[in-house]
Order: sequence, then C-alpha cells, then structure tokens
Amino acid sequence: MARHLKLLVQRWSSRVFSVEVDAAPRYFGVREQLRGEPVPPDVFSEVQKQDRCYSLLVCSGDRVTGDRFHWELRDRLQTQLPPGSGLRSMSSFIPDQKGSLLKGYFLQSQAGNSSLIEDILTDLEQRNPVLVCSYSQSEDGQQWTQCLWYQSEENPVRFCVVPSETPKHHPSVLNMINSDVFYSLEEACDVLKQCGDIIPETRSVLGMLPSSLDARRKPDFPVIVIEGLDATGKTTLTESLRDSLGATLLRSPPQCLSAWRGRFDREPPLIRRAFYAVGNYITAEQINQEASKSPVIVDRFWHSTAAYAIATAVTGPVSNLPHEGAEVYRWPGDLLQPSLVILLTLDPEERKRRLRSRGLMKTDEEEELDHNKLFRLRVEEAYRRIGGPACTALDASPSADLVLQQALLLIRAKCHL
Ligand SMILES: Nc1ncnc2c1ncn2[C@@H]1O[C@H](COP(=O)(O)OP(=O)(O)O)[C@@H](O)[C@H]1O
Ligand SMILES: Nc1ccn([C@@H]2O[C@H](COP(=O)(O)OP(=O)(O)O)[C@@H](O)[C@H]2O)c(=O)n1
Repeated sequence: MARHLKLLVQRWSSRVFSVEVDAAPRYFGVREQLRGEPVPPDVFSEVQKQDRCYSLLVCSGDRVTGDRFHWELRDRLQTQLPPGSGLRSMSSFIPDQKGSLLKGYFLQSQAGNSSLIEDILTDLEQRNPVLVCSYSQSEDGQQWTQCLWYQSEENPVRFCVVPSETPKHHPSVLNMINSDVFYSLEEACDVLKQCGDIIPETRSVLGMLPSSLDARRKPDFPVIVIEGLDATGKTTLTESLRDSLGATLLRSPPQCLSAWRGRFDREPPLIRRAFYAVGNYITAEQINQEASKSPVIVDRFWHSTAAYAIATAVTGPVSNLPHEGAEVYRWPGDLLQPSLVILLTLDPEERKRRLRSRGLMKTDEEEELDHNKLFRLRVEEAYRRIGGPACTALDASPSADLVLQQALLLIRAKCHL
C-alpha cells in the first residue's frame, strides 16, 4: 500500500466519517477495541442486518486528478450500481485540521446484490486512487465494524464503528481555501496549469492574463459592481447605469472567456472555481484600463465567485456556513477593490416570476437555486458576509426605473459622482 495510505489508515481512529442523509451530515468514528459502545451510529439504523455497507474515499496525492475522479465516480456509481444501493456523499476528516478532508461515497449492498457490488468495487479499487472500507454487523447485532476492503478476505483488522459528536465546522470548511475559493491569482493559476494536459483550453485562458497586475493602483474614476442572484435585474440595471453615468460596462467572467465557460462549467469545483477566479483578474485589468477614462460598472465580480463557491461546498442550513468574520470571507490581497458593491435583493417568488417571464434557465447552479431553498439562502448569506468591500443591499422589487434611481442615490453618496 502507498505510504500516504498507510499513514492514513494508522490514524483512522483520529478521523471522523461523515455521511450525507437528506442534506444533513451524520457523523461517526472508528475505535480499535471491538466492544464497548454498542450504540450503532444513526446512519446504520436503517440498514438491514444482512446488508453490508461500503465507503469509498478518494486518496489521490494529486488534487486535480483526485477531484476529477471524485466527480466522475458519482456518475459511474449511479449508472453501475443496482437500484436500492442508497448512494450518498461521504467524507472523512480530522476535526480542526485544515486540508484533512477526503471526499467519497457511501453505499449499501442488499443480500441479492452483493456479488455485483463487490465486482464493481474490486474493479474500482484496482484501477483507481480509492480506498474502500466495508461495514458489517456483528453476530449479536450489537455492533457495526469497519475493515479495509482489500484485506477483508484474509485476517481483516476490524474497527468498531462508534457515534461521533457534530464537529464545530462543517467538514467542507476544512478544505475550502484554495480548493473552492482562491485568494491569489497564483493559487488559481497553479490549478489551471496542472490541467494543461487534460483540458487544453486552459492554455488559451491563461494566455488572456495580463503580464503584470497592480491591485494597489487606484482607479481615477469610481468602479461600481452590481451583484445578485440570477434574474434579480443586474443586466437591466447595469445597462441603465452605463447610459445614465456615461460609464463603461464590463462583466466577470469577461467576454473574452465566453467560448470556454461551458467547458469549465462541466468540471469539478476545484477547476471550475479556478477558472472563475482567473476571470476576475482579467476583468480587473480591463477595469484598470477603462477607469482612467470613465466610471466603470461591473456585472458580477468577486462576491459572485466566492459566494457561490462557499454556498456549494457546504450543505444544509445557513448555520453550516463558515462563521461570520471567518477567513474565507476576505477579499484577495492581489485583486482590485471596487469603490462600491451593490447587492440586488428580491423576494424569491418575484425572482421566479422574472425568471419565467425571461424564459430561460442557465447554469445547473442557477437551476439549483430554484429547487433548493437552503442553497439560495446560503448564497444570499455568503454574499452578505464577504467583506473588503462589503456589499450594500438594494431592494430590486420596485420598477426598473425606481431601482435605477435608488442605485444612483447610493452611487452619488458613496462615490461623489
Ligand atoms: N425592476 C424590475 N422590475 C420588473 N422586472 C424587471 C426589473 N428588472 C429586471 N426585470 C426583468 O426581469 C428579468 C431578469 O432581469 P435581468 O436584468 O436579465 O437579471 P439578471 O441580469 O440579474 O439575471 C428580465 O426579463 C427583466 O426585463
Ligand atoms: N464573477 C463570477 C460570475 C459568475 N460566476 C458563476 O457563474 C454562475 C452565474 O452565472 P450566470 O451566467 O447565471 O450569471 P448572470 O446571467 O446572472 O449574470 C454562478 O453559478 C457562479 O458560480 C462566478 O463564479 N464568478
């Protein structure tokens, strides 16, 4: 077994395992002694006695390969597994240890399906960076035990499965920085550079970057960013502001990346977020050039990149988000800071009405906003928590003209235009 896997398994008992059930993580741990705590963790309470469970944790040393494999694995399992396998997202982490998160899946095998599932798992483990554990119930039905799948045939080392306390932070928070949200151009570029061979388009994206960036340069004219969920009226307002103020209108991601956006939207979060992060720096350079001549209005910028990334990485209610004031809500030190960020807020029903009347849905994420109320609430709250500059909320429910007048009042007060 590779050295890093050996170390991982040796530290098994300091790890917590988390399985998502109805968007709420359930936690358990493993202990070396076989008896002692006969209470099965609640994720096992619905499993039949004769069934087995399996966990698959992605353990690639290379994060780009690992994240892509984790992403594809869900589709592969969903297609190959028999119905009733109860496929769920799972992870394993060491509480409070940043970067310790491993992602994977948890599944059940019912008696009649066991040989099919075992064939799928054996094949997966032989060819891919995945560590498979199996879980079975003890003879007396008092305890669930975990053992490594590859050694389960001969003399397996069994660990007791025990309930674990809910950790202080949602597990995803441990790996968020530089996996979901990037705080420097260098970190985002590193990810894209690593993808050069598998996604040739990354070279063209990186080629759009300016040769040097100066985030400290103060633009001569104000730079105003308009943020908000899809269909809150950003396009309508930004176009009116451009006309009223004689401003230049820019957007992030910038127009020059539009040919490659769809390609990156199909990639796992690590790569997709790195693409949008780099997009902000390209827009920043365009802002620098234009703001020496006129005010600049920007349709989406850093708040969108960070808020959607943070809200997607965690699951469940708003209370699972990193706490207010946490490091993830800071502004990247090397990214141009706008003079004002206006966040358009809208009642969910009115937003849906505008979406319907516009007649098209966009990214999977935007579609998810409609179906998943908790996701929408997390995005909105993440928007509010991001600072440096923090956004100023503006009620977007009045008529387009009234929203424009209110926005102009805010801009005049803050930017002396
Ligand atoms: N203040 C407003 N009142 C009513 N409808 C609006 C208002 N602002 C925008 N709309 C309409 O709502 C839809 C979404 O607006 P749009 O500007 O495209 O939003 P976004 O750019 O945020 O996705 C469009 O059909 C637009 O005409
Ligand atoms: N600066 C940006 C802009 C968009 N995005 C992503 O792009 C999606 C929204 O794009 P969209 O095309 O629906 O945006 P609009 O049409 O509302 O401007 C979100 O899901 C974000 O994840 C980003 O990450 N950073």
